[in-house]
Amino acid sequence: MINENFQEQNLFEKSEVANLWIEVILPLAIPKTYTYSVPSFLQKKIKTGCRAEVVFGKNKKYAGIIKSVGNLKPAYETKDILNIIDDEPIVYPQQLLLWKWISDYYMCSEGEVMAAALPTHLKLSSETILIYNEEYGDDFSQLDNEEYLVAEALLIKKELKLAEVQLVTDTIHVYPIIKRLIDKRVCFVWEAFNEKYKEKKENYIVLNPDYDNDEKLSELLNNSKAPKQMELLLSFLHLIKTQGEVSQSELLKKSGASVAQLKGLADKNILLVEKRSVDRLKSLPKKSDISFELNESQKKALSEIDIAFNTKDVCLVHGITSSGKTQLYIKQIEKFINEGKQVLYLLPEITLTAQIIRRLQINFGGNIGIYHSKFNNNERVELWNKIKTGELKIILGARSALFLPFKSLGLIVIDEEHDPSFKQQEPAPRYNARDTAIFYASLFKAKVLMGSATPSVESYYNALKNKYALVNLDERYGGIKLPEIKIIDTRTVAAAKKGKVMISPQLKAAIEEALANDRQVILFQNRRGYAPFLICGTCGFIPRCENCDVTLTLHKFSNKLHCHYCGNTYPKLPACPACGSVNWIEKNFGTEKIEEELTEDFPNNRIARMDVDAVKGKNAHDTLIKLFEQHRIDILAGTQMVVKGLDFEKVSLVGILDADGLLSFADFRVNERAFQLMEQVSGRAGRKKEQGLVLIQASKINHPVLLFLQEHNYEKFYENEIAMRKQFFYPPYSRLIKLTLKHKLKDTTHDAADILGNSLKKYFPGLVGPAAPVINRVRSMYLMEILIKLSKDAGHIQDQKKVINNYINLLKADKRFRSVIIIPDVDPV
Ligand SMILES: Nc1ncnc2c1ncn2[C@@H]1O[C@H](COP(=O)(O)OP(=O)(O)OP(=O)(O)O)[C@@H](O)[C@H]1O
Ligand SMILES: [Zn+2]
Repeated sequence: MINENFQEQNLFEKSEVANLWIEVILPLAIPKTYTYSVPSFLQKKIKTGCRAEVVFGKNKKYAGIIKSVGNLKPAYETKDILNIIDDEPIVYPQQLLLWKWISDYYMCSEGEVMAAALPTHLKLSSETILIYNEEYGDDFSQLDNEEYLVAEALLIKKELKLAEVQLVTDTIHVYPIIKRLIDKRVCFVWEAFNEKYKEKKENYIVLNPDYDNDEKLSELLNNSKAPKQMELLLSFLHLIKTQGEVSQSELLKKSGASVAQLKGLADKNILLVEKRSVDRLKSLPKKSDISFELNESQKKALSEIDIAFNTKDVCLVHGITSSGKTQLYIKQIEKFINEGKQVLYLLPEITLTAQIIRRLQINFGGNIGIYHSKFNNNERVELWNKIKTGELKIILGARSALFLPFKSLGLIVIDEEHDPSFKQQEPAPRYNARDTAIFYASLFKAKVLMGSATPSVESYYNALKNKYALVNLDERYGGIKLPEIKIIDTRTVAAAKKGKVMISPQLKAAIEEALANDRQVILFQNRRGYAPFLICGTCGFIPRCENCDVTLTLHKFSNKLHCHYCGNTYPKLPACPACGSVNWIEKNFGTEKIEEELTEDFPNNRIARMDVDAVKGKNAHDTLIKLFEQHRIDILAGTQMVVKGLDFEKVSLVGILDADGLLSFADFRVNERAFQLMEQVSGRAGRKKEQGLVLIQASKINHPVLLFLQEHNYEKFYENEIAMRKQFFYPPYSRLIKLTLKHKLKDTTHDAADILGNSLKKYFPGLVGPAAPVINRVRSMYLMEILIKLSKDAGHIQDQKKVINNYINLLKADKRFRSVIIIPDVDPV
């Protein structure tokens, strides 16, 4: 410590004489970092990882991150920084290394990574809008003079651009003032994409910590003269144990107690009532309770993981559905926590996984934090800081949680590692959180534990090649057999019924039987809306989007035609605009139509639909899951959303309505995706008590994927798939870089793609394209694609990316192509 300080001192003393320059990352899509000089009065405050206030361009200001500090005078003129915003770095050196790695690997700028990585509150620019926090009130006695001036202006105007704040104070160094005001919660930064900030409060009940031990509790329960209150207390204890948290309304409803009885317990200070914002991080007690036991095969798997971690950094758990992978992760996490390490638990889509959150909260209580794009800014910064100090031990989050400044990361768990939503599509950085996690972990010498019932072909390949350790768990918890899978040949049904089969008689009978046995049913169809397209029965006209090259989907709830690519809606056409006849034929079916037919066929049952249209609100998805869990819904029909890692007790039947649709995508991963989706959704059936049944409706009944599914044979699927990948030189045998070109004019797009394609072909003979993708126009932009397959052992991957970038720059130097958007996507999924 002393030594370090001494060196720092030295550097600064010298720099009083010479000068000091810093390299700054700005949260912009500019290809490089910028160097600024540091005026002497700021030199003592310079630390990498702190934010500096700088002018960029003519007069725009930004808070940039200091990437490095140096004494060498650059050859060009530099501007002075205006100020240093932070006393302590807001990111650690590991973050800066991570940003750099992502920017190199995924061909984007460090600024783009920074923009994705930092919570909005930590990003400031002249364009930033500050919103006054009404909850702060107007007592400004805690503010200094400068803060007061800004706060008062905000109180009056309610919102101000940072550039306007500048006018209020006479100092040019306004960013540090803003930082203090945000820290003091006088204002917050507006985030355009978030719903307007409105805090919803609810009463939550917690046990007074004084009673949080068995002795005290039993003394209380045995000696109380208020039996009704004690009943209520018992209900509470039961709920808190099973759910991890209890709201007042829920407690009263479930216990049947009155408000007065609850008040009685509160007056005696046994239960405490807390007003909590519903969206806030749950303030659960920081207490872990991992009292469950693993069964024999889980124990074996756990010790295999331990052994694997002695020699390997990454371990893949291939465990069939409902084998208890989550329980295994929990035990593994516990070990790392006990060693004082932090753990990151990555999930594909956090909004879809309220169930997992609840399960982990039961075990880890308040030791677990949830990083969620839907939480408001204050909470995200709060969490950011708690991770940075090491106060929070476990973080559960989707891919962006990777950007949190961990202090002592020991383990990253990647649940459902095969899931394509680990890859960010739009905007840059187009990173795959699974692969990035492996790099990030290496910076801490941390371990990575990834698991799936249907591992990605890449990960399984790496495991078989001994790059990762492989641990198998091939038995369902409780010894239940995997569901039986039967294929229903829709061709025979169609011949009898005419038209596309939605719910075949066989499926209908199976649903009836399941319902008669007091069981629940899940139906899966990968299309939302009512009818995916309409066709005029007289002339064949098909309504299409004006901006995109796609057919429009009819939605009943809006009674409109929707484009699923740009979101545009159109009124339903009464007559065909081409021939004038009124003879629309609805082609194919989406979840809305299924729901409608189910309601007709099963009028006495409770039916719900789960797709993005049905679960728009913040908690709608969670509510639906809870209702289904409590068996207040009998049949759940939905899209992919019903697939993701859900654990229900009473589902005995799963129906996959249109396997052909899944098996006919024009993509080399089509079989992998189809197998994963169908095996995963099948896995929701028969998880507790008895074996389940899965019915798959298909016309290509001999498709190999269906045969592998029937045997639940991942290995066979993999062997078949890997042979094809090898033959056609696809990943994992090659590495792909996809270049997408976009422009409003078709000719410009095509010409640009031809020129770029021709020049790249010299370097990359295996190049595919340029070609128009299946959907070749989206949001009024024409699209062309070039696919580059790189050999993995080439070893010069960074050089090859440079070649690609050079040619892109060369093309953009031509005036005609300046406005063509070119998007490199490394390892596209
Ligand atoms: N050791 C255990 N003790 C108690 N319950 C367990 C244990 N192992 C698994 N379970 C229960 O079995 C069910 C299935 O486990 P879990 O959801 O962890 O499986 P999974 O392997 O993650 O499945 P999927 O891949 O389908 O998500 C859960 O309800 C879980 O609580
Ligand atoms: Zn459109």
